[in-house]
Amino acid sequence: MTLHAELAAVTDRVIEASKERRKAYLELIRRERENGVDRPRLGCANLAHGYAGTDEQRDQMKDSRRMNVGIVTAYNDMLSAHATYYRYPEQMKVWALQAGITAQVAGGVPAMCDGVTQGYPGMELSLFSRDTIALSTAVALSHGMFEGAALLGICDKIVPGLLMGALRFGHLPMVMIPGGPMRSGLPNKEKARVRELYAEGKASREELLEAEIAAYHGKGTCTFYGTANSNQMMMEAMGLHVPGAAFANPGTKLRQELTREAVQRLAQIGWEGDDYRPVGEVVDERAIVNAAVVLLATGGSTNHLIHLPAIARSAGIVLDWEDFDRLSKVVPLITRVYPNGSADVNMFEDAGGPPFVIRELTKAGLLHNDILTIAEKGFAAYGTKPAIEDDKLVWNELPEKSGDDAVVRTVDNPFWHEGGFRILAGNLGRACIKISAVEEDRWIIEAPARVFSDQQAVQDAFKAGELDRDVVVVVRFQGPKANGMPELHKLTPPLGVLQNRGFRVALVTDGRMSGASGKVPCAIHTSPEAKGGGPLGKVRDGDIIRVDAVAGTLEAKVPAAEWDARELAPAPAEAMGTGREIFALMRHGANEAEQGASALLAESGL
Ligand SMILES: O=C(O)C(=O)C[C@H](O)[C@H](O)COP(=O)(O)O
Ligand code: SF4
Repeated sequence: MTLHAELAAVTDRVIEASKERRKAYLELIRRERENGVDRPRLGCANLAHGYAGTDEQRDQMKDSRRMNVGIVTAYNDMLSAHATYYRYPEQMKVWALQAGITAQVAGGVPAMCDGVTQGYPGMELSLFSRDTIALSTAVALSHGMFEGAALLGICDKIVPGLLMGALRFGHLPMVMIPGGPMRSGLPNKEKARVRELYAEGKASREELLEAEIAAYHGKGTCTFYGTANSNQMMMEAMGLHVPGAAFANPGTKLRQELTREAVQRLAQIGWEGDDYRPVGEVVDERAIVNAAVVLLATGGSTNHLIHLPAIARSAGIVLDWEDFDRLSKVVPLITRVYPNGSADVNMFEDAGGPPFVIRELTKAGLLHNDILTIAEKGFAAYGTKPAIEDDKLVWNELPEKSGDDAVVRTVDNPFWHEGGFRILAGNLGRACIKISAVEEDRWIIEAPARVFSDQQAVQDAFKAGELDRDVVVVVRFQGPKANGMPELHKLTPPLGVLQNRGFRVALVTDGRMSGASGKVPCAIHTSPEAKGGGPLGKVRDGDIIRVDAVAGTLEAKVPAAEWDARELAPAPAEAMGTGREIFALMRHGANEAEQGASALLAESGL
């Protein structure tokens, strides 16, 4: 299989940009492997402390040098997706003993649900909960008690946070263990319709709550293709899951056997054996490029334009928006899953799912098929589908055609010839826009600005009828340094209503949107952010703003002399309450969205 020339060129660009960092990173993990803290180097008292909590398996731990697996779990009941992890550690310890190794819960990490915090102050902690997870992961693994790790995490910031922390222990073999999506409920498009009715005052709160509960009705990830489910697609393409583990539903025999296999694979890829696969070598430049490719091919969440660069930097790899922009021009869109279509993630799985996407892109030379992965059979295994046959876990080849041409297609018959991500640049800064879910006649919006500094004011203006016109809604001071870069997804229904009324509408912000956002053109992650002097601070009500996803421009049509002379609007005072004040250190130290929006990375020089 010949690599697509642009994939090879972008990969070379990433390798070149990463050269010094990656070299230092690989030296670090070699040193950690050879001289780092591990059980043989721990003192007796240290070891006794480390064994005491799981005294029931102390004999096996004392005798076995094959591996003690540290389980880092993001279990909580607040995330429907993570509630499924409740009894995973208990079961994994049994499977570990059966595989001749041991396992302990090394630590728990916090896991926010963006669906619960959406539109509320808690959302201003969301992005930095990712970095908090990275810190918590490092605390768990810092004990030197482990020769491998199992990472239990699924949702938006949790997979990125786990990897950012875990990759700093890149000498350890690790497996990401997902829990799967909830079964299909109320279709996402119907949920969105009831929301718009409610936004217009045409549905009651009771009707809206009934629709929302019918959509989000049980354990597992939500069924839209948002940030959480985009995580799973990327983990497959990086080879960090057991092949095809992404979307088996919770509570099924298949889910159970995929998790058992993850424990068994850890036992086989440790440094004592002849198949040592440290996570810092599994995650290399090619694996990172693979993740970007599948994100683009599936219309994945724009949040990964921030998280994937952050994950990459944690492994000494530099990925930027130019890499995404270049890949987007050659990677076809081959899935239509909500918000990029009406199907949900269960229908995606049934139609072929991640294995189908990976096989198709590999055939087209658009994925590196020689990455290390954690799978015994290497990357080719990720193009096959797991199943239970005769009570055994097997992997089967996929049919040529997908199970549903309206949901997944072959590369030679894509929904669109490119990935639907664009960079925008101009006198308002550098921003991202995803157009895979936006009607083509809305890829260019030029209209007068209405400027806000918080999303509630937008809701109030909408309710007061002040936005019933062609309008570019500018919501500034939403960047990482300002208020933690919240998702502004609550604006999707009102902006969608304005669009349905026939107005030409766009959103421009230094904040983020959700992976579930879609049909309204949004220029997001605008950098440099308004807080600290970014040009969004100069925009005034009535300025004509042009968002042009075709030309790749983002401009305020104001004469240059006037624009240069304008004063910057003052930033709002930093908020108190809901714990936001204790995240000030993460806001103040955060770097730009394109570098990962992280004080951790900025301060550690990563
Ligand atoms: O993909 C992501 O980024 C998510 O995690 C979910 C979103 O942030 C939404 O908040 C949850 O979807 P809604 O029910 O439409 O609010
Ligand atoms: S997918 Fe998003 S909204 Fe759903 S449980 Fe996970 S974090 Fe919450």
